[in-house]
Amino acid sequence: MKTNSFKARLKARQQQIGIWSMLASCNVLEVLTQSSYDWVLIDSEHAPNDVPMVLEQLRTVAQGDMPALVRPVVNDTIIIKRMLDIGAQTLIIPMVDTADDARRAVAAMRYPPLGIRGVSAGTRANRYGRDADYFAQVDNETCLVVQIESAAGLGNIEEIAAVDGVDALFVGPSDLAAALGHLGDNKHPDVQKQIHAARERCHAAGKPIGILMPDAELAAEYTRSGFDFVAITTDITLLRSGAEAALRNLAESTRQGV
Ligand SMILES: O=C(O)C(=O)C[C@H](O)[C@@H](O)CO
Repeated sequence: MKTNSFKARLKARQQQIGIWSMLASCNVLEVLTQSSYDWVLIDSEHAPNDVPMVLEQLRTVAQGDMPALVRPVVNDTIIIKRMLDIGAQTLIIPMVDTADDARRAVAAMRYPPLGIRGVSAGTRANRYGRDADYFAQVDNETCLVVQIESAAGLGNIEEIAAVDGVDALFVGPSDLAAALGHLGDNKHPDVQKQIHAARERCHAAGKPIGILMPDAELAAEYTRSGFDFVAITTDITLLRSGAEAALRNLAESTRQGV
């Protein structure tokens, strides 16, 4: 079975810088995976991605060495099974509020007797039955990251981090800001305080933690402060800011008569 380099670096506590893809496009992923990020996230929670589309994007990413993380739309046993069967090795599950939520996600990741994942001997994940070691290795090479992005999730960080089978936690800053009464204001001091507290509490509980932050200053602060994996931008942010910058540059050059 293919080694999960994201999980290996996570376990070695090597910081990893990632990029977040929401444009649901193989072309975009081809551009991103030819860059030097440590990981790329294929989103299907807030992107128009369903299972066959994620499959094609995984195939695109697999042309290079960059590990792909996939975010399913919801913490659901069947959706998790389908994402694993198409070859996603690392899943980030949104809205995990309690240890029970985390245990449900773990059970969906694992085959019986440890969990409830349905078995197929012939999927893309096991190279259509060619990976003889798949069932023996699957728990070592799959990786479960759970998102903390609600007041309840914040309250339960230690219990969630303690769940066997949870490899890492991940802060969703936008949802967390909303849950704390600061919708759209991720930079609010209360939100920032809770984000850093989440990092400290998660580390005290012995688990790595990641975050997404397209703001360069905050991303640098999170990286410096020891978040284990940080997505520092998204494809939408890059396209939007690049498009607007090109117009501004043209206006500036025109004004200067360049
Ligand atoms: O709450 C968050 O922040 C996240 O979970 C990430 C966002 O969903 C991502 O789509 C960027 O907008």
